[in-house]
Amino acid sequence: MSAPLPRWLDPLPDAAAQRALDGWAIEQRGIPGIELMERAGRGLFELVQRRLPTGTIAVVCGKGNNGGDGLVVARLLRDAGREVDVHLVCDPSELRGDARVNLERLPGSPPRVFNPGALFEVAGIVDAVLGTGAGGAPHGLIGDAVETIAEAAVHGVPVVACDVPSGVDGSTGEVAGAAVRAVATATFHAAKPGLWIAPGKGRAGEVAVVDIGIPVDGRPPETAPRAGLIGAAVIGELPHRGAEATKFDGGAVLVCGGSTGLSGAPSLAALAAARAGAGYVTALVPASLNVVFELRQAEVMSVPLPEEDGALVPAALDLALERCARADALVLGPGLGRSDGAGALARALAVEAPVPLLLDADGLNAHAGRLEELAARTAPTVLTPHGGELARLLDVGGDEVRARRLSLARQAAMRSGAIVVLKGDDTLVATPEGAVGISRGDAPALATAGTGDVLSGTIGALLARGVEPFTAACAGVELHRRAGQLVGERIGVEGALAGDVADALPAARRMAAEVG
Ligand SMILES: NC(=O)C1=CN([C@@H]2O[C@H](COP(=O)(O)OP(=O)(O)OC[C@H]3O[C@@H](n4cnc5c(N)ncnc54)[C@H](O)[C@@H]3O)[C@@H](O)[C@H]2O)[C@H](O)CC1
Ligand SMILES: [K+]
Repeated sequence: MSAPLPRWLDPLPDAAAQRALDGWAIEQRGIPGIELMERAGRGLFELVQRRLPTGTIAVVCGKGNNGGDGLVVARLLRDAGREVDVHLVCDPSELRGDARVNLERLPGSPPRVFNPGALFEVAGIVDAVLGTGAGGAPHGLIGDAVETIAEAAVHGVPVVACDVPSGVDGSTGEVAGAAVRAVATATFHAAKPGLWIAPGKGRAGEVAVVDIGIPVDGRPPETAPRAGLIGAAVIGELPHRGAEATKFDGGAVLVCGGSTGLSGAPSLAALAAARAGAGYVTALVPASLNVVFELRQAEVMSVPLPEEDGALVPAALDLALERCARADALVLGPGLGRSDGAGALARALAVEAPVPLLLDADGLNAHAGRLEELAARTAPTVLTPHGGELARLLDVGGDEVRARRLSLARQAAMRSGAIVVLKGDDTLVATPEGAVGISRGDAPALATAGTGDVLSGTIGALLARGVEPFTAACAGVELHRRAGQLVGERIGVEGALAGDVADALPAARRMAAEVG
């Protein structure tokens, strides 16, 4: 059984964990399933009343307990005097258990057989077709219903989803076929990973978590979630400077990279490392570019390394390793370029560097299709690919990474033995054991060149302070996100620069520590 998630992650149970939890609550804690369904339906009712306050509502019910929740909300809406059309996507006789009971409890006109055309004439739709019991692309009549609801949404009919937008895999965010895009989703007991991971995240709208009263204490291990939302609490895990601190307590970070035309990337990583609390930062760069660093950043030292045509070469290895021996972490890759020489150096340095390593950008591209080579490392290792870089590492297509973010991030972590940070609005931080931290995102100011380098420097600084790699990666992602939000608030989202984000790191950290 895998280790429990750290307390600073807000648990996101997947379908299996949620089902185990329901079963435990019903069988071990004696909470009747019908009562859980009633509480779920009431929470959904409140969200519908808030988001679809007027007009006729079409409630579309599937054949499982998601449909059962739909029958509860239809009853509560009718009891509240609302006009409600109930559509059933199966024969009533197919309903079982609690869903069946709620069919019998429905006041007013019985459900009609699913009528697609009617969905375009109502003020709003409740999507209670598929929930955590769904598997694969919606098919058959259920598939038709999901497609029609999706189409009605495209034509402007707002949809509120029950537990999960139908067609979205609640455990992964994957969308295998037709899928609903909701304005809001009421999800029961806790949010599901698929509501925070693309493409599912983009289809959930506002996520309202409905507490259905499942007890916290005494839960069996099989109900333990493997994924969680990263919160401000992770900042509380970070060491902070005491009054007697010296620069040596802050940790020494090396940033190795840069090539002709790409000297900004290592500069931004170096600036971010300093802004994230590193005691001192040294850039290891091609000799011909060293003057750039001498002039650009007073706070950052630099070491000119052997090069060819403005790119690093394998001959730089010994000097770089000698520097590693006096440092606490190495950030490798920003602006390194794609020359064979620089790639060969990156692979050798990555394997031989005895310090915690942050591998990014062309340092990752140098390991395209050679991920397993990194498993030889014994010191902590964090990889920070965006979708394109992960596709190259795993030798799969970019579309596949976009479609299967969670499973491919986990696969890369397992194969490399490293922490993998798959960047995006829904940044995922995966461990080789399968635990995953998910960023809340919502920091559009970060959508500008160089912010990836800022993230590299940030995590590098936390590794240099001896922070455990999963914690360092999650805390770095959260600090980076909050700095991006702060810059967006201060100067605006459009036109925010990567350097602004780096400069906002100290304030973001202070503010997060206050709320964490
Ligand atoms: N604690 C809670 O969170 C509670 C949740 N509840 C609700 O129950 C559903 C899960 O219900 P379940 O019966 O397990 O499954 P679904 O309703 O999601 O699916 C049912 C049904 O659909 C068919 N089906 C599955 N996949 C497909 C497909 N790809 N295409 C077509 N048809 C498909 C299959 O026959 C399934 O049986 C949860 O989401 C909550 O909404 C409880 O109400 C209260 C406690
Ligand atoms: K649903």
